Amino acid sequence: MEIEQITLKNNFRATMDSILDNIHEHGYAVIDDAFPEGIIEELLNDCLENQPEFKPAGIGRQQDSQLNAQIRKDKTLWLTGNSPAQADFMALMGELRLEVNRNFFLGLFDYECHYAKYEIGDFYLKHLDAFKGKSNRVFTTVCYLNTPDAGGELLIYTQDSDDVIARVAPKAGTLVVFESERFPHEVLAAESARYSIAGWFRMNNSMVGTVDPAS
Ligand SMILES: O=C(O)CCC(=O)C(=O)O
Ligand SMILES: [Fe+2]
Repeated sequence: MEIEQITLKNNFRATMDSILDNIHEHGYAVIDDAFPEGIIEELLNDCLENQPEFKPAGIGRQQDSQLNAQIRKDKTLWLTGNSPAQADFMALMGELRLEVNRNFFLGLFDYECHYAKYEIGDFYLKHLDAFKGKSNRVFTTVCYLNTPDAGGELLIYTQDSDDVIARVAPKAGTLVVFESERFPHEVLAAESARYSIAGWFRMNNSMVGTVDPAS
């Protein structure tokens, strides 16, 4: 491995430890300044450069894109890892995937992620990213690339009630991770452009179960 890659991953160590602790205790984690220096700026530039390619969310991956447009208004672009910024980000998430597997005895095999852009008024109504037994998404990650002045908060709800357990004002460099089947969440209407990367760690359907902490 190149020195740069090792340094990058070492600088992510504290973030990974904090994610593991918080997932273990609460099932979710909200970490400020989660990434090594410079990466978020590079990702935002990469995201802005690729804006012409963004498509209304869900098209091509969801069955009913019309219904989809009523529940979410963001535009997205899947990351491929074909720019240095994307490759760095995916390398860090790959490392996190291995750590989560080691700690919770899981077989997460993949990480997929997309850029998301919420323009003024765009939102994503309360939803779950995965349904028990129906999806192979186990953990959701959201990484914010800019800091809007107001609006676009992420609300995370308790499993069985309408109580908000976390209200996250998007901030460049903040990383949110939560169990995809467990936490309904929503994005309030953006009041200025809001850029992020939403991603999912996945497991084979046959293996999907509850998280089994190491201790
Ligand atoms: O951007 C966020 O804060 C959450 C996005 C989300 O819930 C999703 O893309 O499924
Ligand atoms: Fe979501």
